[in-house]
Formats: sequence, C-alpha cells, structure tokens
Amino acid sequence: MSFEAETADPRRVVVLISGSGSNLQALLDAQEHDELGGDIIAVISNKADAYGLERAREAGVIAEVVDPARFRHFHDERDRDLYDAELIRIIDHHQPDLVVLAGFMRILSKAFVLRYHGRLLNIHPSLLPEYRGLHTHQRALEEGATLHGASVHFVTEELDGGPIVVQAAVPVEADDDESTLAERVLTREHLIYPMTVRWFLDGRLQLADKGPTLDGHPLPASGLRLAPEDVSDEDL
Ligand SMILES: Nc1nc2c(c(=O)[nH]1)N[C@@H](CN(C=O)c1ccc(C(=O)N[C@@H](CCC(=O)O)C(=O)O)cc1)CN2
Ligand SMILES: NCC(=O)N[C@@H]1O[C@H](COP(=O)([O-])[O-])[C@@H](O)[C@H]1O
Repeated sequence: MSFEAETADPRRVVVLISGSGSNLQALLDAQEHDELGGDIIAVISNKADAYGLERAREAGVIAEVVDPARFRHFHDERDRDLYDAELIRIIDHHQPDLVVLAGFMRILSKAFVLRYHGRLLNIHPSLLPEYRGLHTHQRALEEGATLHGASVHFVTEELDGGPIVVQAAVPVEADDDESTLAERVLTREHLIYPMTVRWFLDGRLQLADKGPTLDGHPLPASGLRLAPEDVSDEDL
C-alpha cells in the first residue's frame, strides 16, 4: 500500500435504519475487523425505538433520530420533501462518501436520491425486479416461489428500481414460513452487504452512466448472482 493510501483519511459512511439493524451490525462487525474499507460515522433512524440505534451506541457510533412527526402537516409529498431536506442537512454534516440504507423504511424524495446519486446503496429482501416494495417474503410464499433472496442496488427515484450490484439466491423450502424464509435471506444479506460496501469504499465499485462497474467492468443487468451453493448455511 502506498504512503498516501496508508495516510489517507478513512472513507466515511452514514447508515440509515428504521428497525433491528442486523445489516448495520454486519457492517459494524466488518469495520471492527478492518474489512469494511471505511468508518461508519453516524447512524440515523426515522424511528426512535429502532434497536439499531442501540447497536450503534454500543459500537461508539453517533446515533441520531429524525422523527417524521416533526414534519407531518397536511400534504404528503410536501411533508416528505421537508423531512428529506432535514435528513440531508443532518447527513451532510457528517460529510459521507457513501450513504447506506439498511432496513430503512421510507420512500426517499427525488431531491434526496439526486443529491447522493452514485453513492447511495440499499439492500432489498428479494431477487429484484421480483417483489419490489414491502412484504417480500410473504408475497414469494403466496406465489409459490422456489427461489428467493436479496439484492444490493444503487438507489434511484424509482422504488427498488435502481441498478443492481449483487444478488444472493436462496431456495424456498416446502415447509418455510415467512420467518424461516426471512432468516435464510437475512444470513445472505449479512454477507453481501459488507462485501458490496467494501467494493465501493475501495473504489472498485462505481455507478457509471451505463450502470454499475466493478474494477472497470460493467455488471450484468441483474448484478453479480451468488447462487445458493455459493454460500451454504455451513459457511455461516
Ligand atoms: N426513492 C427511493 N426510496 C427508497 C428506495 C428506493 O429504491 N428509491 N428503497 C427503499 C427501501 N425499501 C425496500 O427495499 C422500501 C422502503 C419503504 C417502502 C414503503 O412503502 N414505505 C412507506 C412507509 C412504510 C412504513 O412506514 O412501514 C412510505 O415511505 O410511505 C417501500 C420499500 C428505501 N427508500
Ligand atoms: N425495503 C427495505 C427492507 O425491506 N429492508 C429489509 O429489512 C430487513 C431488516 O433489516 P435490518 O435487520 O438490517 O434492520 C432486511 O431483510 C432488509 O433487507
């Protein structure tokens, strides 16, 4: 590693959460083992009771809440824009190189996604473009899906429609319920998200005009696909 690389300031990450924060924990654990490629500077939640805030505090990371109730007037889109403007103000205070959505359950405004274009990632619990939106495991079970999984993508205004970077597939077992399927998907999320964040912070992953590139090579439209056999439960 060059002198500059060794002395360069670590890349800065802000993570947005709404709930448990298990993906945040996977990122914190990667950082702890010097495997993230940067530092999580702050964790911001729209929910004051998000357990992920406790995970952040335990790790000595700034934990902040931006409560939507402060911006609830009478016009949904205006409220959303006002909320996102405050979110931007707080995020920018931390001067992030990357903003990571980790179980963040709010649809972001056009202004927000444009401001962080190309440095805003999300992990979604389905093999996009299947099952965009909410309740993905329930929908997969109801439709008799035999393959399910998770996707990491750059975030754009189109909900869960941004360019896909990597996907991890898991089999749907005959006796699965929403909980068992969610757990199987989550274990893969905890592997692919730190890996993808590291690629970005190392400068290997970029969002070019024509889509994501890894080491300068364009990725397939559905991203890099990790099949079930690529990551078995025994590996976890
Ligand atoms: N503009 C974008 N915003 C967000 C994206 C995106 O791709 N573009 N990804 C989502 C993450 N997400 C699924 O991965 C998701 C989050 C929230 C919702 C949603 O319907 N939220 C409702 C509120 C739901 C609730 O409070 O329980 C809403 O915001 O009205 C769908 C998908 C993050 N944002
Ligand atoms: N639309 C966003 C979404 O559904 N995200 C999903 O929330 C779950 C809990 O995440 P967490 O344990 O990291 O809080 C995860 O499965 C994540 O993919």
